[in-house]
Amino acid sequence: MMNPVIDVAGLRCRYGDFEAVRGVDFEVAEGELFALLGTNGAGKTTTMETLEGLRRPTSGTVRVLGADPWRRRAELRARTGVMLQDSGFPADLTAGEMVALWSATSGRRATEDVLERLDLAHRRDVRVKQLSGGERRRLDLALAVLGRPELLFLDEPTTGLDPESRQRTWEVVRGLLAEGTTVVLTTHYLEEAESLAHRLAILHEGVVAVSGTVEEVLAAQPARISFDLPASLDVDALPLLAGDVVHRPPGRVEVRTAELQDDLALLLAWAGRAGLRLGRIRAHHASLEDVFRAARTGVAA
Ligand SMILES: Nc1ncnc2c1ncn2[C@@H]1O[C@H](COP(=O)(O)OP(=O)(O)OP(=O)(O)O)[C@@H](O)[C@H]1O
Repeated sequence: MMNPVIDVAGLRCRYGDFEAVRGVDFEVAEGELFALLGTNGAGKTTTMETLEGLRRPTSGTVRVLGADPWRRRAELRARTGVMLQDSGFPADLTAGEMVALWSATSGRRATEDVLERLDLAHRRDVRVKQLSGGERRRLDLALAVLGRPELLFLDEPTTGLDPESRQRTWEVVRGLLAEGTTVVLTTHYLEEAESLAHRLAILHEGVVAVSGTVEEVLAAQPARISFDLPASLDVDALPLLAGDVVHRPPGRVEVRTAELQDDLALLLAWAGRAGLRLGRIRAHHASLEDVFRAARTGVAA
């Protein structure tokens, strides 16, 4: 990758005797959204904190916008926006006062009304403690995007949000990507990563278990066809398929295949010729959920 915005090589982070991050490598290109996924305790936050300059790696190298984030934190702060999992705002300030305070201290001057952008303009004079949980998350995001940073770190930006607020957050993130912002996202919502990310890495117990573009990681997992086998038939009666056939008694059949279209066509033609109805038939490509499960178990899910 030419001039990555983020370059992580051999990153290791230790808490006392416990090594939480055990040799992680990845790069993030300019203008892309990179999702860092993994189960609880996989090492996502620890990795994010080293990128944000909040934690010094035990070993390995981390470059953010060409600089060492631990040594150059002040300088990078003016160019990066951070939305932490828990921001801990002063509860007595209003949303508008928070924006003013942040403009003064972050080194990033407001170039637009961020409260307007995050649909919070009508809440400008409301104290932080009186905002709803979802509004507080939006205020977090407003402060992170203040002054249009080149790079944005979003640590679980939509946790606890209702579906509508989540959608609105996604629209804001898509808008920022369209303007050329580079984004690093952690999330437990796999559909969020699937819908927003260009590339991703799944961490498992401190190492990268899977990485690549969303298309690549999805294509590496088999697609599935499932249906109810008519009671009069045995699985041996099925036509020869490219995929593996798994019988789930009493009468459910699952086919895991790299040739979804061909196997589906064979099955439908066979059923058509025999005059059979395949009940509750479903055919779908692998989801990020399948990839995630495979990454955790180390085998195809
Ligand atoms: N300050 C600390 N001292 C000791 N161990 C820690 C500390 N912070 C994190 N850990 C441990 O390091 C591992 C990685 O934690 P980390 O918070 O990076 O994981 P995560 O992937 O962000 O998890 P989550 O999804 O729950 O936020 C965990 O086992 C955690 O218990």
